[in-house]
Amino acid sequence: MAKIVFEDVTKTFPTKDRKNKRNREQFTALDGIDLEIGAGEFVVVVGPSGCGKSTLLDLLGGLTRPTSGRILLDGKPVTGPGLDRGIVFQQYALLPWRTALGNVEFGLEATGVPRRERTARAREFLDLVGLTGFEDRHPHELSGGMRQRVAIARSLAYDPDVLLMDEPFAALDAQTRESLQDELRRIWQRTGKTIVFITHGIEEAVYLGQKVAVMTSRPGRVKEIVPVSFGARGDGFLGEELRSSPEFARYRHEVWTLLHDEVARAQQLEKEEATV
Ligand SMILES: Nc1ncnc2c1ncn2[C@@H]1O[C@H](COP(=O)(O)OP(=O)(O)OP(=O)(O)O)[C@@H](O)[C@H]1O
Repeated sequence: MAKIVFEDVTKTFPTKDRKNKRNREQFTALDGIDLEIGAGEFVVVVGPSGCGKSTLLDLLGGLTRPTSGRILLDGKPVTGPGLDRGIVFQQYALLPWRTALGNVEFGLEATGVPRRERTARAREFLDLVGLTGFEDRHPHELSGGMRQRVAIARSLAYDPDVLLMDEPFAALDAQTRESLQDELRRIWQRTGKTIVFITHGIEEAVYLGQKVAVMTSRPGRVKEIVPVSFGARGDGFLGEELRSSPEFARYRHEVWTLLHDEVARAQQLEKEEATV
């Protein structure tokens, strides 16, 4: 049984028509999404701006409900947020008055883990993301990359089966982004979490994803799923060696080609709307 199933999921939002509140039209953000994600899979979603990527993740996180269709997690419909899913956003959403350790512990407070165990677990996960020695720093004393590491540690600490990541590295400089990509791959390999990751970056998608789901421009649909595999050298094959390989370039080109038409279509739609 697949871990996550989107069954013909549509999401519409009422459009804002201030003059005539009765005559509100519906705006379709996602239209008939069918998607299956296996346990332990790393799936990256790419698509033009505004195609509904964040909406898809919010639905899976239970932060919003589908207008029609169903989302199943381990065969059961998602009806709201839960500790079985950890969410990491682009902005770190850390508590500024708590230390790195305190922020990771905060994620555990809702789970009923006893205090002493919370501290030990928080230390363990800060270590997993390479932040040993930084436990007592407050967010303002940490770099952007470190803050995002704390956010990842916080989400992992309560041991969710599924990690949902919405452009988590978008605000970071290129080098920090690449080192966090390496760490995330390592964490995924070590923990076996199911990861759904959203990005605008084609290279990031190919580097991280076992599958890259390319979405169409509005309304968002799944256009194609590209399975990514780097063959026998597989998991140990990381960093620059992987990024500069011919296989990597091939996948990059394949995803770029799929996206290219969609981005052009999205830009055309924007132009048409601007002239109305
Ligand atoms: N709560 C809401 N009310 C009305 N419209 C919304 C709401 N949330 C999202 N939308 C619209 O739905 C569409 C999809 O938004 P979403 O944020 O999911 O896209 P996205 O692919 O994540 O975009 P980006 O890549 O720019 O972050 C957009 O046109 C957005 O304006």
